[in-house]
Amino acid sequence: MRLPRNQLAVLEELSADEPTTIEELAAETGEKPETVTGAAFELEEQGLVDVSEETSVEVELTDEGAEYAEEGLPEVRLYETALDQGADEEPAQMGQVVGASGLEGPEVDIALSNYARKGYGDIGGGEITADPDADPGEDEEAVALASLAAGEAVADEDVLDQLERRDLVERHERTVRSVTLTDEGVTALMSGIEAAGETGQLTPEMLATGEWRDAEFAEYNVEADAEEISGGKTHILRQTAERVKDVLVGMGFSEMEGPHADAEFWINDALFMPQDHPARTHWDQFALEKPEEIRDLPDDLVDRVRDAHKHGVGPDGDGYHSPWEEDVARAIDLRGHTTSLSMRYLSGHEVGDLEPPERYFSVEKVYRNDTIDATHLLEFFQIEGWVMAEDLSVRDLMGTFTEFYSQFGITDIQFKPHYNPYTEPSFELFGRHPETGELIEIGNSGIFRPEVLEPLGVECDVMAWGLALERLLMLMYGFEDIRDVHGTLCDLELLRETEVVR
Ligand SMILES: N[C@@H](Cc1ccccc1)C(=O)O
Repeated sequence: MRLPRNQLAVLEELSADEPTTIEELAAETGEKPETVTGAAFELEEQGLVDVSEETSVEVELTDEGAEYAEEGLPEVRLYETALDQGADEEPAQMGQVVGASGLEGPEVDIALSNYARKGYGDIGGGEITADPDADPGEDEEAVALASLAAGEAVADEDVLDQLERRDLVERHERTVRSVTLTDEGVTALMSGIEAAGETGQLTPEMLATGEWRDAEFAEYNVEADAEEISGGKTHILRQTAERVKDVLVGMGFSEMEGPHADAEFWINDALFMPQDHPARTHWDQFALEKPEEIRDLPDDLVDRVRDAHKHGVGPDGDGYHSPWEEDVARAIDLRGHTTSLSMRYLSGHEVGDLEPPERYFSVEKVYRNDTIDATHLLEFFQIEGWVMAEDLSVRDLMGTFTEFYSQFGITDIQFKPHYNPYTEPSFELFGRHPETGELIEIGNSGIFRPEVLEPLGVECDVMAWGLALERLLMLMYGFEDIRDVHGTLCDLELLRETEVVR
């Protein structure tokens, strides 16, 4: 007879008269308990052994239980002190007895709450009595604690229940398996068993030496699950960005490109954002220390923007009555929106003067000093865009969004009036989250004010927007937490399994 090595090792440790526990077998064979258990069940299937199971409850003293086993239960200590103070003859002062007992902190309450219950005496009106017939030597709880501390078993379940309620003991269930040799096992052992070295892999050497003839091969498990293999793939956010670009190019837009770190001039000043606007502080934007300022700003444009800030535009124009410093405009920040790119392109600075109609977009990263939560990160992708044409209206703006979002299966966009220093009118866009049903903000838009367009030299209308790519993703796939999609806490399974539909 041949048996796998670990089964044979177990079999050889067994006797027919006395059960051997799995723990003992593990210690003898040097195998892990799981391996021994597995081997024992295999042997049982072949009729060579019997496996029996017994569940036992182990009782263990908690730290508090161990302490009382040594020093006595608080109520017993209180009783003994009360006796010393003669409370068996005449009621004693409670404070005095407690003081003399050496009980401290919570022990005092424990002693008081168990004292009368266990018949040690009465407590009330600031006095304590001690029942002369009470006998701590017969206190079942104290006796049980002492037995447990000495490693002896306690059979009385009621007492154990009581001790468990007092957190003095913990009970754990334990299943012990034992293995005994059957008659068949004895016979098999006597007639000799060889260890079978099961071969998993046929090697060229085995073929050459002819060793394969005697080898015993492991059987194939044709039902085993195949290992899952996941390859690399483009991140879903990037896939969606590509999709957005395709859609916008399909709608006749060209792509803008430009610096992530840019002059405040392009990020804020060209947008008619007053230099003392609260969004222009380090609370909201990340400022660069170096380089200290931008090199190439078109001087005439700087003059016209300064003028718009000071005096407004047109005959009835009115500017901000606050200072405007060129140094501030030249300082460099990480862009908080990609509207800086729109300003660069509309001014003619990037691709020369533009003639209407024109459409431009970008899908690029922006940076904000936000508080990170389920819907905010410090950086995100903005879908920037603008259309330059004669006589644009809010209908054109809404129509463009309706067409754009419908390409992603989103057909219930809502618009709410909003305020931006650079657009009038302005609208925030909202979409309904497919899982939570909540309305979430997905973008901001409007028609540029003359104070923005005139200095840029643009003479017709321009409607523009900034949409959040991550929010589009939330609406498309039902993500509830942006941190599942990017960053160190991202959910890899979700990223692996989500497919961007094209
Ligand atoms: N810059 C705005 C979006 C926007 C762009 C252009 C016009 C109007 C609004 C934002 O980041 O929220």
